[in-house]
Amino acid sequence: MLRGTRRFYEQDIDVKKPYYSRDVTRKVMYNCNFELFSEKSFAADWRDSLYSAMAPNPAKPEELPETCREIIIEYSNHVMKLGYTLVELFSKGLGLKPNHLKEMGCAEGLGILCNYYPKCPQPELALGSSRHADSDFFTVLLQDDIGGLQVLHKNQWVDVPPIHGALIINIGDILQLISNDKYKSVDHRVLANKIGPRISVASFFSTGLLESSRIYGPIEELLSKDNPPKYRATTLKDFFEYSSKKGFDNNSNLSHYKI
Ligand SMILES: O=C(O)CCC(=O)C(=O)O
Ligand SMILES: [Fe+2]
Repeated sequence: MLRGTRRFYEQDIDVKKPYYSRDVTRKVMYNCNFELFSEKSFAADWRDSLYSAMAPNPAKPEELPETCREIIIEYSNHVMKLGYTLVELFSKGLGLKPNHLKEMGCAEGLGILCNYYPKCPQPELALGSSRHADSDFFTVLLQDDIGGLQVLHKNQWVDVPPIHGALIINIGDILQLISNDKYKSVDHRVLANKIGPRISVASFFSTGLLESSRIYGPIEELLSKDNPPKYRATTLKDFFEYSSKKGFDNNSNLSHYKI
């Protein structure tokens, strides 16, 4: 998958051009700095991204770039299976029946973002990815061996060193919202680096901008007099639109939904 991503980016600009777009309703979209024109983003990020919608309404195979078409389809099939296992574990962790989150549709939507961070001549002046939490239920992240990913833990940035063959699971804002803060989304960022390119593949579990009548609020079974709902309910589309419009500004998107 990492090699497939690299193959895509290292093609001639003319081959990549047809995929270049800032229209977030497209199923396949290649761009750099997708958050650059958001309301509150501070600065451009030192990365390019290729997004592919893979579930529940996947991009047609012929819509995916030829250089990584097969591997994106194969990889996303594996990640979907892993997603179902993870939502079972997340359900159990909340003391709910194992298929609770699956029935809520938490593993129904999948978008794959292939990131390419070119080497940066002055890494002290830039970030690969600005600080953010993901606007989904959870993210399965694959990184190469360059490093640079950090998570915010007790107000300190902590390196997440690459481990060959390992996947990183990040809790996203929506899982925090429905679990009423039992699970916490993690703020993370990626440092720019003099060496590179660095490649990562983030698999986001969410239906994103798709129209859906499903509304997500804190799960009733978790609430009590001592644990009242902390957030108002929302659709995934509304949450995603709000977070995309706001951009990466160091503030949590969840505060907008706080009761
Ligand atoms: O490149 C990474 O390791 C992280 C990417 C990321 O956080 C994202 O795409 O949301
Ligand atoms: Fe992220």
